[in-house]
Amino acid sequence: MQIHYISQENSILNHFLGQIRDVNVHHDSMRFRRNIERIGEIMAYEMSKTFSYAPVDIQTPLGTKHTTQLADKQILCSILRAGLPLHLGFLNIFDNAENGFVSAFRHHTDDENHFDIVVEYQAIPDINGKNLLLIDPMLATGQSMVAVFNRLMQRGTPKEIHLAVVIAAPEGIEHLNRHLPENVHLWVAALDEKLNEKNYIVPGLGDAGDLAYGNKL
Ligand SMILES: O=P(O)(O)OC[C@H]1O[C@H](OP(=O)(O)OP(=O)(O)O)[C@H](O)[C@@H]1O
Ligand SMILES: O=c1cc[nH]c(=O)[nH]1
Ligand SMILES: [Mg+2]
Repeated sequence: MQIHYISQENSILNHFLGQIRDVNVHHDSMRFRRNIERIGEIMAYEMSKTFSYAPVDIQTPLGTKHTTQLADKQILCSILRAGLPLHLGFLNIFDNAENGFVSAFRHHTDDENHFDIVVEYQAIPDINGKNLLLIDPMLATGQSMVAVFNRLMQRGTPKEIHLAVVIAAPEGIEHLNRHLPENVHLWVAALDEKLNEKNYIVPGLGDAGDLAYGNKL
C-alpha cells in the first residue's frame, strides 16, 4: 500500500482539522459537516495531481488554448454514515464522478469492547476500469475499510484504488497494510497516536457519525 500524508506543511487544512477536533467548536454539526466537506475538497485536489490527463484544445472567445483535462473516470464510494460529508467534498471537485454508497457499522456482541463489522446496504455502479475512491473520515481499527473493500472487489476490477481518510490511527494503517494489495493508495489528512480501549482514535475527534448527524440508539 502506498501512503500519502497531506497535512505535513502548514495550510488551511490544519485549521479545518483543528475545528473538527475541538470540543468547543465541533458540536456545531453544520460547521462539522462543512469542515469535513472542505477537507474532502482539499484531499480531492491533492489526489487529482496523480491522475491521468489528456491533451485538449479549448475554444475561448479570442482563440484556442491547448491544455489538458482529466482522462480517468472516477467512482466515489463512501461508507455510511460518516462518509457522507467527505463524499460531498470529493464530489464538489470530481463533479462528473459516479457514486456508490455502502453501509458498515460496528456490531457489538457480548463484550462492549469487541465488535464485528456488518456490511449491509450497497448501491454501487460498475467499477471496472475506473478509479475507485473509497471514502471514510475515520480509520480506527481499519476493519470497516477492509470489509467494504473486500465487498467492492467482488464487483469488479478498478483501474486504480484510492482510500481517503481524514484521521487515521497507526493500528488501522497496520491492518490495511496486512490485508490490502500493494497497488492501493491510502490518503491520510492526519495521523494520530493510537486507539483507546474502545477502539476510538486518540486524540481523534470522538464519533464522526454522531457529530455529523446526531446520536443514534
Ligand atoms: O476502522 P474502524 O474501527 O472500522 O472504525 C472506523 C469506522 O467507524 C466510523 O463509522 P461508525 O461505525 O461509527 O458508523 P457511523 O458512521 O454510522 O457513525 C467511521 O466512519 C468508520 O466507518
Ligand atoms: O475514533 C473513532 C473511531 C471510529 N469511529 C469514529 O467515528 N471515531
Ligand atoms: Mg460512528
